[in-house]
Amino acid sequence: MASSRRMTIRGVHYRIEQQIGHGLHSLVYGGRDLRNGRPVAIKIINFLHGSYSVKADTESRRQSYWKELQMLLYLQPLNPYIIRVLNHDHNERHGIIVMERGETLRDTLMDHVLSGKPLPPSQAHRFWSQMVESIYYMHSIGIVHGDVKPENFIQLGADGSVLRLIDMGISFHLPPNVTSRLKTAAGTPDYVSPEMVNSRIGMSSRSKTGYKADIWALGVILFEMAFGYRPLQSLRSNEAKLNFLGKLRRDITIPSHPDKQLRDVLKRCLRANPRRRPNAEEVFNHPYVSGKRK
Ligand SMILES: Nc1ncnc2c1ncn2[C@@H]1O[C@H](COP(=O)(O)OP(=O)(O)OP(=O)(O)O)[C@@H](O)[C@H]1O
Repeated sequence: MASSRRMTIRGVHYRIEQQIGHGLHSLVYGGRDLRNGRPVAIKIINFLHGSYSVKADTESRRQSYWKELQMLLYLQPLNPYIIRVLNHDHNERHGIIVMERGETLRDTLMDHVLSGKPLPPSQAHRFWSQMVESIYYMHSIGIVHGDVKPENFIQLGADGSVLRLIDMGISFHLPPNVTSRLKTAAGTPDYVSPEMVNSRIGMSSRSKTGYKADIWALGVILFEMAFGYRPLQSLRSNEAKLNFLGKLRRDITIPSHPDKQLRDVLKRCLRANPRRRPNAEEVFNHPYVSGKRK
């Protein structure tokens, strides 16, 4: 299937440029479609060996590849915010998904978070409205994303203002509680909701609570864009953050902000009690999102 720096997938030739990311069980390369020079991301899931710390057997890696691919293909016509799948293939050793390539929103936010600078309000609004709509689409067909964070949004378009979701939150079979997953994964608990920390069912749960956990994560992202830091950023270790979230009974304080609608939607999304948080439709129809749509 592959020769050095070139790869042919179902008859289409690609040039491989560099590794642009990795997941717990995958490597992602930046490449070009040699027919038209179009930039692509090529995600390769190794069925035989895990490159990273979490152990999963070959069968569960293979199943996860199929689940992810099927979910992506299923969502293509239903949700315009899902990353477009351009090609895919598999053999005994690997599963491959070729997608549109962009920059992760994390890279853009990083500059701001490092210097404690908020994103320009119009940019924050443009990004967040798309995120809300993408999650609204998912929830309205009964799917919880389960891992909403800036790393999972890719910026496309000439000015990077168009967002796509890349990771459907479909994970390998991991230990069944969130704390163990967070200890094994390289991730941060900054976007994890209080109820997920207390839950025995884990972050990939499709249970009712999962919907409101997606809303909490959207709230954390808006907070980060609006203030230039994350709500739990001052707590240094993952353990401290999990501890704080696990004991959270009162709503966290939202700093003052000149945009009243933004502060209001933030307060609602970051309510400690998931039952008091709005659902995706209510967030989509909140004046902060819908007002600027009219
Ligand atoms: N379409 C894309 N364009 C640009 N970068 C991408 C793209 N898809 C993935 N990446 C990069 O590769 C990384 C890993 O991709 P992805 O999250 O899909 O892998 P994963 O194996 O599902 O991860 P996890 O172990 O968190 O479930 C992303 O965080 C991102 O940096």
